[in-house]
Amino acid sequence: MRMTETYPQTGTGSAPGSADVVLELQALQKSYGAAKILAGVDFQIRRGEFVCVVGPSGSGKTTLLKCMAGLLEPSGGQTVFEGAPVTEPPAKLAVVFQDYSRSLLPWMTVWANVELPMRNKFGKAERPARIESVLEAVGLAGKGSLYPWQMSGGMQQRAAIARGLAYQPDVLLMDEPFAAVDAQTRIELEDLVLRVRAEFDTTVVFVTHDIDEAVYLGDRVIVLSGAPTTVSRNLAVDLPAPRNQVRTKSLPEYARLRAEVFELIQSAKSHATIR
Ligand SMILES: Nc1ncnc2c1ncn2[C@@H]1O[C@H](COP(=O)(O)OP(=O)(O)OP(=O)(O)O)[C@@H](O)[C@H]1O
Repeated sequence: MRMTETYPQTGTGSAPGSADVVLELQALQKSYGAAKILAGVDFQIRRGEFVCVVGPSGSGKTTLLKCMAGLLEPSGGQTVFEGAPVTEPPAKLAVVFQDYSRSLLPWMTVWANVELPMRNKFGKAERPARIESVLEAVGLAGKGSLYPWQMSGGMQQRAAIARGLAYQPDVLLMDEPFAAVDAQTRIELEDLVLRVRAEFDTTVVFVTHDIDEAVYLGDRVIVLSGAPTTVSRNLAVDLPAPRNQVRTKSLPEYARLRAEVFELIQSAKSHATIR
């Protein structure tokens, strides 16, 4: 597994070295009518990074992710993905949403759901091995014939992650993917996503409102201010890899980072425009 790297501890700047920047937000803005939600968000994601974006409720995390994914047109600024401005969903970028019950097609088996987005990218002959390998990676080996409604919430979210991975995206965007599952499943899925990220060498941008989750998972945590939103801090997470739910969370550095993010979110809440 790759080791964590060190980035500037403060500021709204980006990771050093722009050669391997895969995704860049340049003064991204989004308003809904008169309500300015994103007021100029800037950051860069380097290839191979696991970056968590955290911010108070209503700060525009989902809005930000949709703009990054080309699902929503920004009001100003832009997202640049692999050197090109994003104007529609890029083919090499996959999204896993919180609401797995709506993202999986209920009339298709898990196998067919995973295969669906692969059709335009991989020939028929190479799909089965790839599907089997991602189902195994997410703990669903042998479950391909089940329908989503025959599975628990945690299993459905595993299937949604498998679908994102099978497509072999350069970047996987995840929007609060574990918010709807129970605490035990959430812990399992956090570790699963770290494992598959290492196995498939995927760049991950993970949006969450959960401070512990952000610090535990991320190589870097980007903390958003309250709306109108900018980046309030771009924090390196210098915790050893591989992460471990008990050992990592017992480290003084984990507690320090958690406290820092907590303070920033509290401060963002108190300064946010009440809507
Ligand atoms: N399509 C829309 N039209 C109008 N306002 C919207 C729309 N989508 C989101 N908003 C508003 O924009 C703000 C940011 O919403 P968004 O869902 O992006 O925030 P969030 O940080 O993901 O929130 P949460 O953590 O509560 O899920 C909220 O005030 C929301 O009501």
